[in-house]
Amino acid sequence: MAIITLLEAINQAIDQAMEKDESIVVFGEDAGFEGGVFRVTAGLQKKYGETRVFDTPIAESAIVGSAVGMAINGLKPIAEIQFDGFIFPGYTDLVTHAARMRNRSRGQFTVPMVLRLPHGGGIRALEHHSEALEVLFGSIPGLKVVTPSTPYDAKGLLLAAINDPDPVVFLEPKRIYRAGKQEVPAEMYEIPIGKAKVVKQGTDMTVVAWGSIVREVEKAVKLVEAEGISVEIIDLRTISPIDEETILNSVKKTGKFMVVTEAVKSYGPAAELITMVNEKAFFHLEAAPVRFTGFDITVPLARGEHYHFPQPEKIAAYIRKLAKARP
Ligand SMILES: Cc1ncc(C[n+]2csc(CCOP(=O)(O)OP(=O)(O)O)c2C)c(N)n1
Repeated sequence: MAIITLLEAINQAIDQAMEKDESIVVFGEDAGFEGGVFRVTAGLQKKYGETRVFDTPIAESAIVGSAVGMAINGLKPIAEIQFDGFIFPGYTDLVTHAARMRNRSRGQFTVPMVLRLPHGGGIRALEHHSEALEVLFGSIPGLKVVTPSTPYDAKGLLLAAINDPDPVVFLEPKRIYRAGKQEVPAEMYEIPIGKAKVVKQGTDMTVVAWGSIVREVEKAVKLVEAEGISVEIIDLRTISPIDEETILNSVKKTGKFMVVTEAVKSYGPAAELITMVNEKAFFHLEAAPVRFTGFDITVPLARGEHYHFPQPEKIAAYIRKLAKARP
């Protein structure tokens, strides 16, 4: 066991997977020599050489398209997009080829690729570098979408993604790449894709979050706990497919449901989760479900970030309001 950051856990997972499996290749803009814009793949080119770890042109369509071709032909690509806001040129190949190839070829070809994307905001980055685009990926049949909130989860989920026979989009919460450390087992292990985690048990309401927002919810819950409000926190871990069972079991117990996300409100991930709960646990609800999201605006510049992303004090205010709601 070593105590490491989320970023180091991702690096360790890739390193151990590459050591074991020679078919794994790693690439992206500056992902080779520099180890990526955040240095997630640092040291890997030195260890595995330029054939297995390499830089690409600034061409996301080529990155995703090459990954699809490699995956179909027996390699296991782990490709990096610098920020999720730069996925758009690569989105065509991700949707029309990576996601559909198994279906199109009637199972003859699968696309075992991992697409890593630093995700979300909170680091006062330049314009459009802080988007939360989980809906762009979560709404595409044929893609699995996961996002860790801890170093332990990052390693286990990434190893599960690498071993998955189908394409997995791995959203990395850049805000917490280096924000904390945790004990992570030295050996390889997997956390199953499609399973959410109850982070904290509670009885008054269920709050679902994922990625860096889980920490913000935890901070908010500390604030309201002193007031006697008991919150069950669920880390979604997998955006798609949604672990309906874990969420529904919790809502049936607590009777109240809230989603906290930095993604936009309209047509966003909170809407999907709340609809699912309305459809499947409506008669267990004691109040209308609540969503606390980013605003329906183009992601703000660094100066406005603080207002856009859910902050613990504001999350706590939403929790207090829902706690008071009566049928
Ligand atoms: C479509 C897209 N992908 C990635 C980026 C991120 N990005 C910003 S600057 C940069 C490197 C540019 O390198 P170069 O063209 O050599 O110009 P330099 O700034 O080094 O002079 C990258 C990859 C971007 N802005 N747009």
